[in-house]
Amino acid sequence: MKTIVSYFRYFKKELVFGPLFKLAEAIFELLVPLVMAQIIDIGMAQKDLTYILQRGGVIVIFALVGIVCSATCQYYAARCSQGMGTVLRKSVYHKINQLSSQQVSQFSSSSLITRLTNDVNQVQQAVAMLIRLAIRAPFLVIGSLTMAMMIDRQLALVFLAAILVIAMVLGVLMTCSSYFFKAVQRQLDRVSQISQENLEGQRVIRAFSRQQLETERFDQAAQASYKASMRVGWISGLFNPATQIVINLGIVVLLYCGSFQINSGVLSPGSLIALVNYMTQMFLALVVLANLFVIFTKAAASAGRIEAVLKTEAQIVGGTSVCTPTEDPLLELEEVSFGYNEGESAVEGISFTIHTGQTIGLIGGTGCGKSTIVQLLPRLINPTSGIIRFCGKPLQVYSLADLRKQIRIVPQKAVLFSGTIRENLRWGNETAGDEQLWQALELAQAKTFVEAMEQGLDTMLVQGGKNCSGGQRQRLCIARALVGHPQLLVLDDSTSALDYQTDARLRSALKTLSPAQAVLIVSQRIASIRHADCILVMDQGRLVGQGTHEELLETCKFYQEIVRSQTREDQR
Ligand SMILES: Nc1ncnc2c1ncn2[C@@H]1O[C@H](COP(=O)(O)OP(=O)(O)OP(=O)(O)O)[C@@H](O)[C@H]1O
Repeated sequence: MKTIVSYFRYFKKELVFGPLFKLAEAIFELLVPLVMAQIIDIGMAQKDLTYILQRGGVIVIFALVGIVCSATCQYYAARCSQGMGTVLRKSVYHKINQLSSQQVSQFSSSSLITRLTNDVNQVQQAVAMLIRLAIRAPFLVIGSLTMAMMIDRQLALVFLAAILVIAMVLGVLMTCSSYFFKAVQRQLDRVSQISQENLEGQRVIRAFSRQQLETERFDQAAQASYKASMRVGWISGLFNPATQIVINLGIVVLLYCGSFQINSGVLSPGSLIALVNYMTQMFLALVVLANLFVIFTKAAASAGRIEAVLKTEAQIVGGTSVCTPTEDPLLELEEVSFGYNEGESAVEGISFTIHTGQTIGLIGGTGCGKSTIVQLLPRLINPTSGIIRFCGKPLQVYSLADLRKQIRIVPQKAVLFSGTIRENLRWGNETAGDEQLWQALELAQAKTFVEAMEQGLDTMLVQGGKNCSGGQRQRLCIARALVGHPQLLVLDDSTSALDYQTDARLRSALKTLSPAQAVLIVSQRIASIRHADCILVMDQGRLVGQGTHEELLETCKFYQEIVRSQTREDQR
């Protein structure tokens, strides 16, 4: 909770003035029964209409001042809770963006969405309640008890007994419900995970006619979430009737004992009515307090989940240097290994060098570690051992932004964002003019189809660029990477949806890049990499061959096998 509580420092004014105004309102509320007792005992007993009207006027003034105080408190509560929600959301979002893909997978993206939305909302609601009621409710309970003691000490014992019994009931219910609140949040994560999978995989679900099964899967998760919420609801719901029974019993005892006091002349009828009023006020305050406990228990569970994200140390932290061209090789990998899970390695002992002006091919069977190597280059993940140098220096010395600007990867899955084509392309370089964008599109073999679009660069892409074909999306992604003129362009199987001719034209276009640049083409197709200056061959996480196409045909059995299998396929 420490981290979240520290965010209160931004809202000191709201946290002081909000409760103060609510306290003022509560003080006026506590004074009303006293004035009522005076109206009964003096005004009505002496049939003094002027006195009754005067005291009535005082009650109206108390009410008006109370309304103003309450509205002011509401204003501060809204400012603080909404502000807190915004600051928390920003911080969590910022932190998520610093986490490595491995850390994001550990939380799961659906759980992170629930933490950003539902969990922050719970905390936000608790903050509003903290300002509005957390001081007012206990104050009213203590105030009612004090006022009752001032009127009649013996009868005040009934108040004390009611408070003790209610506190015990509250303690038991709170202990039970805090466990179940955590279960509710976990079930919510599951529901959002299934929803996310369903929305992203709509086409696949339809193609495999799994709508019915997926609906059932969702229903099961929703049902589990419903049951968990109901369990919590039952426990929380028990509190109000339990409090009501205790308080009503208290009022009965109060009236019973009070009647003896009135008969013996120790207590006036007005004072007994004031005591009943205080008992009712205390009851309402206790109900509020109980609801507050429910809200705070929920919020504590949510706050814990938010803190878990905020406290996660980013695995990948950049340096401060910028990449400047040197005489050294552009990229050097020395005995690099990486494992997603402890004790396992996805790639092992990888060493190779890329010089400026070169086109390097990387080929290997599925799951052999190609994409892992690609992710290591712009530091989306860190090697478990070995060293990677860019322009002669270890990657760690460079600022992440600059490193990723100089090593642009085009991932396997073509990801575009809602917005115009121009906006998407400018991710590569925010200041790029239209001329630069068209040049990049031309190189990426995307110029013709963008020109054919009625709006050209202003064409709107929907979420994920789903209004373009797979091949068009891939070419737009390549153009986006080219816009910033990176020193190293990495295409991770990102031409798989292109036909052979377009793929060939793209490769020839990439040969025209500046001699200060280099290209790493990762592919499963021999045709895509056979003309590269050097081809790296991978098998089961290891580099098993390195050389030109002709050299590898002579020296690398695994490469020969790939060539043979693809030639057979082409002939079929
Ligand atoms: N996020 C991950 N968590 C755990 N293991 C992973 C993860 N990503 C990949 N792996 C494992 O690491 C190994 C290498 O995967 P990688 O994606 O690098 O292979 P690849 O050669 O790019 O495969 P493909 O050509 O099929 O894309 C595989 O055994 C894979 O199961």
